[in-house]
Amino acid sequence: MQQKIIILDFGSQTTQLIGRRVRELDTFCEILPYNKFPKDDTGVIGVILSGSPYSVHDKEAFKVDLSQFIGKYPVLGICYGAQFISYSGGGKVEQTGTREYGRANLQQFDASNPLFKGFEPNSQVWMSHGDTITAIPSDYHVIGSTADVKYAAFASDTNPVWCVQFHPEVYHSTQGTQLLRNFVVDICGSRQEWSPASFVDTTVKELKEQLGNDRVILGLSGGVDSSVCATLLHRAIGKNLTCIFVDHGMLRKNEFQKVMEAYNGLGLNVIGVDASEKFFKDLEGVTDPEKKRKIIGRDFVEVFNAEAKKITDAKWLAQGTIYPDRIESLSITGMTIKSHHNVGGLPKDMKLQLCEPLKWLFKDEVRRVGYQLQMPERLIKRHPFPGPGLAVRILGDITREKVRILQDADDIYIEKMHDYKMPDGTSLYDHVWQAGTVLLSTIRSVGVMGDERTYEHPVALRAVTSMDAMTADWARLPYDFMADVSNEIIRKVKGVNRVCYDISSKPPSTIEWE
Ligand SMILES: Nc1ncnc2c1ncn2[C@@H]1O[C@H](COP(=O)(O)OP(=O)(O)OP(=O)(O)O)[C@@H](O)[C@H]1O
Ligand SMILES: O=c1[nH]c(=O)c2[nH+]cn([C@@H]3O[C@H](COP(=O)(O)O)[C@@H](O)[C@H]3O)c2[nH]1
Ligand SMILES: NC(=O)CC[C@H](N)C(=O)O
Ligand SMILES: [Mg+2]
Repeated sequence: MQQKIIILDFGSQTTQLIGRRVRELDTFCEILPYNKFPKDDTGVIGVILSGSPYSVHDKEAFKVDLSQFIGKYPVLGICYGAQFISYSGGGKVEQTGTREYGRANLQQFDASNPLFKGFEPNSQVWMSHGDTITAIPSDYHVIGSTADVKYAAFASDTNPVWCVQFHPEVYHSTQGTQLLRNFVVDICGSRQEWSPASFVDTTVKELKEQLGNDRVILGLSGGVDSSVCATLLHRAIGKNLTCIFVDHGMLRKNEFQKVMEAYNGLGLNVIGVDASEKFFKDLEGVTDPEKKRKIIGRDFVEVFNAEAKKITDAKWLAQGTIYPDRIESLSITGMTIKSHHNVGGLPKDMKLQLCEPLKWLFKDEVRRVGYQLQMPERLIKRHPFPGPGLAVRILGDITREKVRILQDADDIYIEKMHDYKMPDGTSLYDHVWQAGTVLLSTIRSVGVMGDERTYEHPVALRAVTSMDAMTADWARLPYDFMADVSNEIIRKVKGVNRVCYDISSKPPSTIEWE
């Protein structure tokens, strides 16, 4: 009989990540809505309750009858899951003003508790909560605390129930995987027998069945996701695939030419379309970030549709959409963080059917598939670049001139990042997960250049470390590198007189500014 872990989803951004971590432990898991614990529990070996955007005190908060599983299987409550278990058992959850977002350390923990097997002192954990558990139920005891949160981890005296306020599923909880392994393998007794059949083989087979002899067009961006998607589809349907690369005018400096050249070698059939006129016109005067994203999403599809018409019988639009694009755009609570152009921006009356073979994967999994497909390393290692491009890196309205300024500043930053060599000989670019430049065109500040007053815009540099874009930390770039970039940008890019570095983690900030 197949063993499985049930993950109950209370609407957290990171629920799928919990599933992903469990999968990495070669254990099958099912993610179900919070109120759909299965009647037939054959094979269930443990239950995990996710976080939630709600507070337990909210009228609309998701509530569940814990007696369905507490006392029957080992249970792990994460963040809201922990708050809910505490609250339901007579503990207290309050807004004390000690909100915690980002890094914290487990200053004290019970090293003899099986949940913390192998934990190092002061282990880093990632927090994202506004409510604080100020009292736990009388039949629970505390097993871990941070400087700000006394009940960072607690467990039941009588049942196999563990609760953690932090998020073990995110990459920045450095021993999070260890904690989940302790729970899934040691506590729940997973035999770790489930291993997914090779993603490439299964997907190519499924695509062949799904698409038959239909013709497919694919939005190709030069990015990792769509390139891997194109290579998979090419394997499945060969010449029935036509790739369309749209230049919306807000790509990086010279990117259109460079990407077209890069695909030449791969045997893909790529059509480049210059649609910049249309995008600039439709975005004229638009300042609201969500509006910009929706317009771009719509324009993309209009361009794809127009191209599809030229290709007789194109029935499908393929996209390199991956899991995080969808989590941020849609959620079971109906709250949207930001609409990724390829998800929230798609029009309802779209004629083409969608084909998104990577939609369950995270970025690092996509890269592994890329290596499996033996794609060129330089393509696989490229930093992600958002589909709406520089449009979401210019605060305020978008003009060709602003795009030109940002392209020039960004080009200096990224090229220097390639050139800067780390002590081990690798380039700084490979140590950073994503980097980009933001034009703060709604702001002006005073400067002095050659004894003359300037009154111009600042640019903000962003560079983050991450695994999957779900959480991120700002990269500790070398000072001499930053000094060089700042100098060069201010000297060479007309219209910029100040350079700042963004030192915010995600959460609470996102990677892109819009
Ligand atoms: N300029 C473009 N032309 C055509 N399709 C695009 C373009 N930009 C984005 N897309 C489509 O939107 C999808 C989502 O873009 P996204 O930036 O998330 O992925 P990517 O560009 O493939 O990879 P990466 O995240 O590494 O940049 C792409 O996979 C692609 O299908
Ligand atoms: O194709 C895309 N279309 C979009 O609309 C979009 N918005 C953000 N991103 C990228 O997603 C990752 C997470 O970004 P945020 O932290 O800003 O949400 C980062 O890697 C962002 O660059 C996008 N990619
Ligand atoms: N990430 C979470 O589960 C947060 C739970 C709750 N909304 C809080 O802010 O405390
Ligand atoms: Mg991209």
